Amino acid sequence: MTVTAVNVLISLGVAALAVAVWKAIVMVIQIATSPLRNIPGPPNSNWVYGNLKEIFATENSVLHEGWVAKYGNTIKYKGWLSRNRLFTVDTRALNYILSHSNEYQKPALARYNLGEVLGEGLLIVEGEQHRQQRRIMNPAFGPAQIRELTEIFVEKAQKLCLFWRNEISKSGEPARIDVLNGLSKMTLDVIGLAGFNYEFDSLNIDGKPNELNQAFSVMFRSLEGFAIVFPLLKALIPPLRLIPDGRSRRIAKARKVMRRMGMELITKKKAEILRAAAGEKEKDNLQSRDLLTLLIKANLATDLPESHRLSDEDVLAQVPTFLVAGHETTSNATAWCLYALTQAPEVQQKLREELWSIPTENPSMDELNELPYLEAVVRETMRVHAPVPSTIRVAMTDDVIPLDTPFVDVHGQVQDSIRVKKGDPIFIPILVINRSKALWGEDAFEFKPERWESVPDAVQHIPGVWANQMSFLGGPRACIGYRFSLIEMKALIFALVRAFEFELAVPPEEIMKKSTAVQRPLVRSEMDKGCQLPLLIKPYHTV
Ligand code: HEM
Repeated sequence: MTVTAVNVLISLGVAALAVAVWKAIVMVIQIATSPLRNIPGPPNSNWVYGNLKEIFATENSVLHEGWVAKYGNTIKYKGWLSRNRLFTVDTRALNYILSHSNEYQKPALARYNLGEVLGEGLLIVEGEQHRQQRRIMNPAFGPAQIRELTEIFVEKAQKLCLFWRNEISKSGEPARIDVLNGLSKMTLDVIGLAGFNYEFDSLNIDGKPNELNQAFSVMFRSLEGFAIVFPLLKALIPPLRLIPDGRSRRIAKARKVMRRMGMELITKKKAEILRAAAGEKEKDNLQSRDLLTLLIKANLATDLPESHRLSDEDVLAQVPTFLVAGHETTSNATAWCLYALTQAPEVQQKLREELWSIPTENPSMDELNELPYLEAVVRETMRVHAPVPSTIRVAMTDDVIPLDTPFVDVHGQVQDSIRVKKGDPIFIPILVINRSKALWGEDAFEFKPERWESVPDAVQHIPGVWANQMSFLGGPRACIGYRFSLIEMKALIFALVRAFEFELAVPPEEIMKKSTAVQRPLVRSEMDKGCQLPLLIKPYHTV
């Protein structure tokens, strides 16, 4: 090693140490002075992990629900390095936090981790950059655009039916099939085509994974590996980011492939759009309907002020953003729907009868939306099995959060609002609110599509962009893709429940939920196989 390299390493080490000491001091001051310390909550379990280890070990937010029962609606618990975290189920407070998205942003740590993989896409940018991106992207996700994409959803749902029929023909009926695998392939194919007119073709029975598919697999896996110590240290202590490790090398390689192909797509689309604008007629095929084309078109609009335009870099960052945000969320949601239907055979049959009541295999968006029981089943699945069970925010300034229900602090004083200090983390309890007995009634934990015939008044106060629930969140950072995913799910359930009968292939107590960012199914006695949902599937024969 040369003297220069040694010097560089020493400087890096000193810088890293200085940042680590500085961060530690800031954190100790934060813990000692944050008003959150006066809020009641469970005892700390571990100095390093706080209460996080027990949270990760619990399914379905049961631990959080127990805390609410014991300590009340507004509590604090401990996060990394025993830092206080606010947790409230007060709907007025949650509404306030979500609607003040500038004052309550995503934590820098989560943004760094996601940003390393995705670039500056809509999921991670904040402030003016977010408003600018969202303004350009909103129209591409509107009802009229989703109507156009329904054909892709239906076609790919039918392809999944073929894929499973092929497996049944090989192993006999009923066949044991991991439905998560096929659903994940289907939603990847859909987001490829509907997102940017790219054919992953992962549902092709003989197909090999293509180059972009492989690059994305690396990216998805690296997002899951966040708990590994060195990447975590790198996220916390910026000078360490200069030291490459296996994960960052893999990500850099995958990003290179994605960048090259993404830029090719963008350049091609820009040229198509400009040619069309110059009067050369483009064929009206699916190419012009995908989200990326719509986004580029909106971005090239002549009446758009220059300051509102996105750079090519920003447009490029939306490609992996759509994939990460829209692929596994929808496939897991649909897997949980099939699981719920296996546990309620009468609901499965009633749904199947409704789906067979319309005389077409290729329903339009409006036809799908006109099926009331399908709507109720989708709502109930999203409520009970919210694929994203929680998220997190950080207070960007000192603030006072209004409350519906006052709480009693650790000094016995009644408080009718929550004081927070800049830097305080806040847990956003999506699943806890979706399953709250106080809001939904005593049967809140049960899967009952019929409840949607008349919901309690209390749920009107839940701050959600859709169906009185928080599954797609609410406020300016609510999921931009919720209409997309709901019609995709409906198209899937329509095709699958008409074509097959589903039963769980293992006893129900074997199925557990693994919660990383997305809640996925696992089989307790087959953890080595990773996430899966094995169902027994046989073709449904109409009489
Ligand atoms: C069942 C399926 C889905 C669920 C449960 C879901 C849920 C969510 C949630 C909870 C958020 C907020 C995350 C946070 O701020 O912490 C979000 C944001 C987002 N979702 Fe979805 N999503 C789904 C499908 C989709 C699809 C299909 C797309 C795109 C095609 C998509 C694109 C996005 C984007 C871009 C954001 C960031 C929005 C912003 O910050 O302005 N999602 N989603």
